[in-house]
Amino acid sequence: MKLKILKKQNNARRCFVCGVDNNEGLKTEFYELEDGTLAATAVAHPFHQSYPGRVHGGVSTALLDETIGRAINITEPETWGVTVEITTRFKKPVPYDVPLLVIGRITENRSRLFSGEGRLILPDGTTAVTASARYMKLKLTDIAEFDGTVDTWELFPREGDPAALDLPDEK
Ligand SMILES: CCCCC/C=C\C/C=C\C/C=C\C/C=C\CCCC(=O)SCCNC(=O)CCNC(=O)[C@H](O)C(C)(C)COP(=O)(O)OP(=O)(O)OC[C@H]1O[C@@H](n2cnc3c(N)ncnc32)[C@H](O)[C@@H]1OP(=O)(O)O
Repeated sequence: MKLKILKKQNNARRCFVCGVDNNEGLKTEFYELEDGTLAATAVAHPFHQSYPGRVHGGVSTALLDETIGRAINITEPETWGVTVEITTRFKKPVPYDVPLLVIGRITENRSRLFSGEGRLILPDGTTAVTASARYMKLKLTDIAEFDGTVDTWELFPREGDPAALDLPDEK
C-alpha cells in the first residue's frame, strides 16, 4: 500500500542509528506516514555484520528500537523516551548493502510509559525481524548530556527524500 509522507523527522549528528556525521552508523532517515506509521530507511554495511553476509542482530534491533521509539513523536513531538524493554524476533537473515525499510507504530501510550511494535522489511517485501518495545518518557535534560558543538537535532532535507512509501503487506 502506497502511503503519503507527511513529515520527515529530525536527525542527530552522532547517534549510531540516525547520526548524519557517524560514518560507522546507519544514517537512518525517518518519515511520518499518513496512516500514523513511522517509516525508516537505511542501508547496513559490511562492517555491521555478524556472520559474513548477514547484519548483526543487535544492529537490526537498534534500527527497530529507534523507529518504534520515534513513532511517539507523530502525536507527541515533544516526548523523549528511553528504552526499558525490547523483544526481537529474527525470522530471516538481514543482508547488508540493500535498502531496508523499518516501520513502527505505537500500541499503548500512558503518562510515563509507551509501547510499540515494528518490523524490518527486506527489498522483496519479506519481514525479516519483528520487535515490540517499551519506553519510559523522560525530560531530555534527564536523558542526555550535550556537547552543543557536535550534538544537534535538525531536519536534513534531501533532494532524494521520497514523497510516498510503499508498505508491503505482511509476509
Ligand atoms: C541537541 C539535541 C540532541 C537531541 C537528540 C540527540 C539524539 C537522539 C537520537 C534519537 C532519539 C529519538 C528517539 C529515540 C527513541 C528511542 C531510541 C533508543 C533509545 C535508547 O537507546 S535509550 C538507551 C537504553 N535505555 C536506557 O538507557 C534506560 C536505562 N534505564 C534507566 O535509566 C532507568 O531504569 C529508568 C530511568 C528508565 C527508570 O529508572 P527509575 O529509577 O526512574 O525508575 P524505577 O526503576 O524506580 O521505576 C519507575 C517506575 O517505572 C516502572 N518501570 C521501570 N522499568 C519498567 C519496565 N521495563 N516496564 C514497566 N515498568 C517499568 C517501575 O515499575 C516504576 O513504576 P512505579 O513508579 O509505578 O512503581
